[in-house]
Amino acid sequence: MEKRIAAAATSSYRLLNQKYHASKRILHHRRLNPNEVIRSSSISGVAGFTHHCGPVPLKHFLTSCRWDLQKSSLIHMQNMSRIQHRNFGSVASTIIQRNPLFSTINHDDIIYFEKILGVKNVIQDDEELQPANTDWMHKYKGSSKLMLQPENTEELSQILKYCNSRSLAVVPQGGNTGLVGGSVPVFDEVIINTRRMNSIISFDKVSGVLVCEAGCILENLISFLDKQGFIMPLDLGAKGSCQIGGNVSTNAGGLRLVRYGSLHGTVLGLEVVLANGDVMDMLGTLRKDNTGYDLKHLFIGSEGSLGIITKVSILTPPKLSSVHIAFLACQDYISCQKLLLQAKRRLGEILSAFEFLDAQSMDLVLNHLDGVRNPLPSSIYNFYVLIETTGSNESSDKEKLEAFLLHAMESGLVSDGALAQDLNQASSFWHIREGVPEALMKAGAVYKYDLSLPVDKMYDLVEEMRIRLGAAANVVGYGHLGDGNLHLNVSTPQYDDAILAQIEPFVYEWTSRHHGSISAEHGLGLMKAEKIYYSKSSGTVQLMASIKKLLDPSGILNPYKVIPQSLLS
Ligand SMILES: O=C(O)CC[C@@H](O)C(=O)O
Ligand SMILES: [Zn+2]
Repeated sequence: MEKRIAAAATSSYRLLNQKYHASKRILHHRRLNPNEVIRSSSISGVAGFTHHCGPVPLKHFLTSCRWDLQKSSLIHMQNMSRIQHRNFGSVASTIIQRNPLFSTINHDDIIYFEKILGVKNVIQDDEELQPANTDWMHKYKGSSKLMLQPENTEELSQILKYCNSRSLAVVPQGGNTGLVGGSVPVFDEVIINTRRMNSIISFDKVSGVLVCEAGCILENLISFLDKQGFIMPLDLGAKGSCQIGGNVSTNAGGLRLVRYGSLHGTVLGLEVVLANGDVMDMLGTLRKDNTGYDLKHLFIGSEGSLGIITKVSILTPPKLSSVHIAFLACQDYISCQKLLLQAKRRLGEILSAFEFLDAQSMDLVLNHLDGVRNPLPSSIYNFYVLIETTGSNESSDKEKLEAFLLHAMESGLVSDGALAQDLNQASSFWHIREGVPEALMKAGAVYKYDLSLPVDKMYDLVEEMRIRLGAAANVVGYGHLGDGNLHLNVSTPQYDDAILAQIEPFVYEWTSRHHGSISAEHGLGLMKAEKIYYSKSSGTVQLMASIKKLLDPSGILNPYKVIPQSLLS
């Protein structure tokens, strides 16, 4: 049993040992693409995953991760001349047309690509293309007839140079775990998959700088660094499938941002291939470099619309030995806010995660994920908070955490709590929080909104949505409270135009009115390209479009995403 937190018992917490990170990697929930195969090692010299019996298709392995096409909405894009942008199973207001200036693949193109990549890396088989044409949620579906798998920068450069000269549109694809339709084709774009570019190039223990190729799977990097006594500065539920190139190009946030900041801070350098095939060497490893414009930032978070990232240099923090996880219950949202303030003040530099979920999220996890139990079952609480601390001094970290928990209990901010006593418990606490998206997928249709909002206003939106939608929907709120990032999810038995009309544009207008962002960490992709004005001024969007036109004049890179179409045609 985990340790229940009681004011009188705080001195007897048993501490987690330093194997925590390794165990968390093995045990806790990962968002895995069911079409992928678990590889024993994608990076030479890296032990990789813990599965023993060779490659296993995930659809057999992860029975808990089944996708139900019936329940999923499809943005089906088979009509090549004029498609209806099907939003959540219905014809929505946005109509996207295939850019008529783009060419279509012909026999000579295939011959050219086969010459560069070899026949087996030029994929035209429908069955193999199907998962690459479909996103993780089965919500967006393209109709690409071709996927290319370059092995290195030079090959990618030749591909892009050729595609640019032929006006062939392309979509870069890493682990395909995104939630906004950014990594799948909209029509027949050529898919450029980076999975073969998966080598670690160098790691410097003194500086902590890791240089690797874009196709390295995040979990493999975590595993590699673990052996060196370091960690990645980002951690996501999708770590088992997502690739570092995709993480950087979407500026992924995740669970450690509260401690280590965004990738704009930790990425030190990039190598990028531009639309015309030019290779931009910005792969610096320096913390400080003020020699003019820091152009790598243009590519962090631009979702492959300006260039394709091929190499990444990233600053990694040392792995610290003392890690603790507390799972706490709060009766109201104001207590969660006060607890965050106290955590920042009293835990200071050892605070490494501050996540929250509401009672509705907890119910979903308990009802839809196998083997999950509420660590705090004795009463019904409205909110749950997961706090992780990571530090280097076991006794002083413990003392700090105990003092914080004691104060939180005594001041009534926390109604109940449990402190993980071993790796299994730590993992099970994380599983509750990271399992919410998977539980939502299993519950039926889901409308997802990833919002940055002032922390004090954040939960008002969830409550307003509940009043707005009434019994028609289950509205849940969870996310990265420490970063001011709410994941507002609306769960319904099936997709329904009337529900969607109740949600949008209300959610976007509400967010804009409160000076928030309509995409905190998931990007704009296809889902929100046309909604950008809710979060950016028209002058800023115009400048973005000018930059796009400068770097990609033919608009071949990840078209229809990020920037409104009207500005690019
Ligand atoms: O599915 C979502 O809405 C959020 C997914 C992810 O960003 C998370 O924090 O779990
Ligand atoms: Zn998130």
